[in-house]
Amino acid sequence: MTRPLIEIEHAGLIYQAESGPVEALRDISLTIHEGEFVALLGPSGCGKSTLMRAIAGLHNVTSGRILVDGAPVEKPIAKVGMVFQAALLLKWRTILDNVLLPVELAGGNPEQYRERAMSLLRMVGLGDFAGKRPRELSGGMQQRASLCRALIMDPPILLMDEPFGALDAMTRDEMNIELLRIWGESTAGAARKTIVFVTHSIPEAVFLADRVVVMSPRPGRVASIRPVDIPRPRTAETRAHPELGRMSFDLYTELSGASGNAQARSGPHW
Ligand SMILES: Nc1ncnc2c1ncn2[C@@H]1O[C@H](COP(=O)(O)OP(=O)(O)OP(=O)(O)O)[C@@H](O)[C@H]1O
Repeated sequence: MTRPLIEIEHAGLIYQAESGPVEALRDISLTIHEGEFVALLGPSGCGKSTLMRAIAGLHNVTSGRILVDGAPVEKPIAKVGMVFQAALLLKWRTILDNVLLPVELAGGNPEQYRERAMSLLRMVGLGDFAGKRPRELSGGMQQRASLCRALIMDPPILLMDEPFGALDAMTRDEMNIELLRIWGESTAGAARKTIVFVTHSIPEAVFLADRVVVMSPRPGRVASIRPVDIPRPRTAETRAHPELGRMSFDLYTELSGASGNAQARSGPHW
């Protein structure tokens, strides 16, 4: 096993909302190793996004602590790239300039990253779209561009919060395979990226991850951690792997039990 990269130790987080305190996370302990792909599953509102933001340093935990690469997270850290459900591209900028935005925000020189941005865009099949505006791209293409934007500074950690939730099923399946390919390719020369991936789709979690972490309803705690015993590389054929169905069913049973409602529409689904 490689070294621990993200260490969450008894982390709790209470928001101070106008209506009073909201306990979002309670006593979360989880160690994520370098190069690992971890999926977070849990009912709506259980604190998945909160945990991601806490890892990134966008919110401070109110008890316990989170370490990234051995250092306590106390403010936004540069080691992460984030991808959200909405691509959040700036509509007045070209795709290339959107991908280069993090360089500008970090005070770097975009010119020095132009070649890297182009090669990332080519890697996700958008080489010919660098000069287009976001509105000229489909939802899946925009999400690919936002992935390039997250990768531009070559962060060792990718935090992905329901990144493919808004896409149609076929595009989403393609993006899963694309993501695994990019993750696999990031091994070349450097350590493989560490990915934390929030999803509401149980099969997507199982298809992608080395381990699936199930969170309980709010306040979010770790309910279970399940290693995924499906060989890599995972491809379109993996969707027919019996372990994918078996494990998805087990997780569905666990999650529908936890939410107390097998038909809960807001929770994880097939
Ligand atoms: N800034 C905030 N102030 C107060 N409460 C908040 C804030 N952000 C989130 N919450 C509350 O914290 C809880 C966890 O929210 P969070 O968005 O982390 O859940 P989630 O598991 O990501 O949900 P979903 O799956 O629906 O996206 C929810 O009850 C939410 O209402």
